[in-house]
Amino acid sequence: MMLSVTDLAVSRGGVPVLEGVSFALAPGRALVLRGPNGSGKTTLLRTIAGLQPPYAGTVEGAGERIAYAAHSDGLKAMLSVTENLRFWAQVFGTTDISAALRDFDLERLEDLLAGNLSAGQKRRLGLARMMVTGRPVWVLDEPTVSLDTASVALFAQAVRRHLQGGGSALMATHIDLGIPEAEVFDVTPFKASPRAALQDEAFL
Ligand SMILES: Nc1ncnc2c1ncn2[C@@H]1O[C@H](COP(=O)(O)OP(=O)(O)OP(=O)(O)O)[C@@H](O)[C@H]1O
Repeated sequence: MMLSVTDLAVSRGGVPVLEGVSFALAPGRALVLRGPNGSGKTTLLRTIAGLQPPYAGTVEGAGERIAYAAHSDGLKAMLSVTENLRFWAQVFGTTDISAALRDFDLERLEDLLAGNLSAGQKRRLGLARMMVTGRPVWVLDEPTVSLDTASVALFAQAVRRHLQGGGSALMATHIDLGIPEAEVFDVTPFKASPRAALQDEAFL
């Protein structure tokens, strides 16, 4: 199993947001998180990516195997497209950025400063970084924000190639990505009950 989440509870500001979440992600599989605004998808992804501790339960197989892309693109504005990707390749100990440039249609933009890219182009560059990490588990929060239809299709293709290569992907998104092999996980039934929070407070 690539990633396995067992009876996980996640919190924001010490308050549980979701509880009792369990799922497993096998190599070659994708899981799409669904749920209304504020339901806790981002909190769940951040916890799985190790950016915050679980409130309860366990996450196995994550850590160094995860490449995480958050809402913000986190690009270096004063570096070019190529320099941004090279920088990330260096951080993750890889070298090849050509596939990432090609698959996200960034070749024409290679020498532009990241700060001068349009919102959708920045997003493509942010997602292209996933490819240069060489990491098997992609965790993506709203990956398609700012992307036009053609770019969503490029992204979906890149994810499918990643799956075909034995990788896996966990994504929160409100739109249909056009990835037929993706399974859907609705977080709505796992909303933490307010009572659980009150009970826990008695032990603080
Ligand atoms: N300090 C806090 N205390 C309690 N609740 C908080 C605190 N900070 C944030 N929250 C709540 O935690 C919930 C989880 O938010 P999260 O960003 O994980 O949702 P989401 O499903 O990703 O939403 P969206 O679809 O809008 O991106 C929200 O309802 C938010 O209002």
